[in-house]
Amino acid sequence: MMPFKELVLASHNAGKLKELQAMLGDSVRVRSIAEFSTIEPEETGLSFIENAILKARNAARLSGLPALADDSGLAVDALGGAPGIYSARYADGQGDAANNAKLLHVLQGVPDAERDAQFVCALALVRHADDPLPIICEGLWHGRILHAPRGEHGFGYDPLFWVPECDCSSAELPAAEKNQLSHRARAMSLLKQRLGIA
Ligand SMILES: O=c1nc[nH]c2c1ncn2[C@H]1C[C@H](O)[C@@H](COP(=O)(O)OP(=O)(O)OP(=O)(O)O)O1
Ligand SMILES: [Mg+2]
Repeated sequence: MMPFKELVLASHNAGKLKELQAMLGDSVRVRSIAEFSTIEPEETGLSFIENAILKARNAARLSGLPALADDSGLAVDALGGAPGIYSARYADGQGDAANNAKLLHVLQGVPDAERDAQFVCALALVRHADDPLPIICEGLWHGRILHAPRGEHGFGYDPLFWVPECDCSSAELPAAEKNQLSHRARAMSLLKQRLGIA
């Protein structure tokens, strides 16, 4: 049983929100942080976990509700794990298309065998803004960076992320399939186990 009836999702990313909502199903009533504020907190942490906690605390403070945050990104082996926690800001806040273009540019000439990458997701759940024991769950999804975008689904770096087990990019996967396999799906599955709603 979910330990509470209502929960605020701390994300301002529409793609992420849709996936998180689909994964939570009707286990809990989901509210959006947009109901309470349009100001995004500064992500000052040095890890996905710190940023997830920071976003969850901020949302709990603004809403007075338990809050779930997701901090995620793409870690490319050939780039020493970049863009990592800076994935959303990779092209200085110019958005997904610019981030993808920059990634393709910096990987120009890098052969397939050196284009391994993983999507990383950290979920943080706080029961209230000052919760001394946030629940943290992580998920990874291994893939490879393509040489050109493919597919129309998903968001962010999905068109550049080749998923070997599906033989397609993550933007070519229907939402329901991505939501079974992704870094976010793995983290959410662990969270549900922790909460006893699996
Ligand atoms: O499944 C994914 N498919 C494609 N791209 C993804 C995925 N998951 C994370 N990403 C990319 C998008 C963004 O460039 C960064 C997340 O940055 P991150 O700060 O966690 O989210 P955000 O600023 O978009 O929204 P918010 O902080 O309000 O939740 O990683
Ligand atoms: Mg963010």
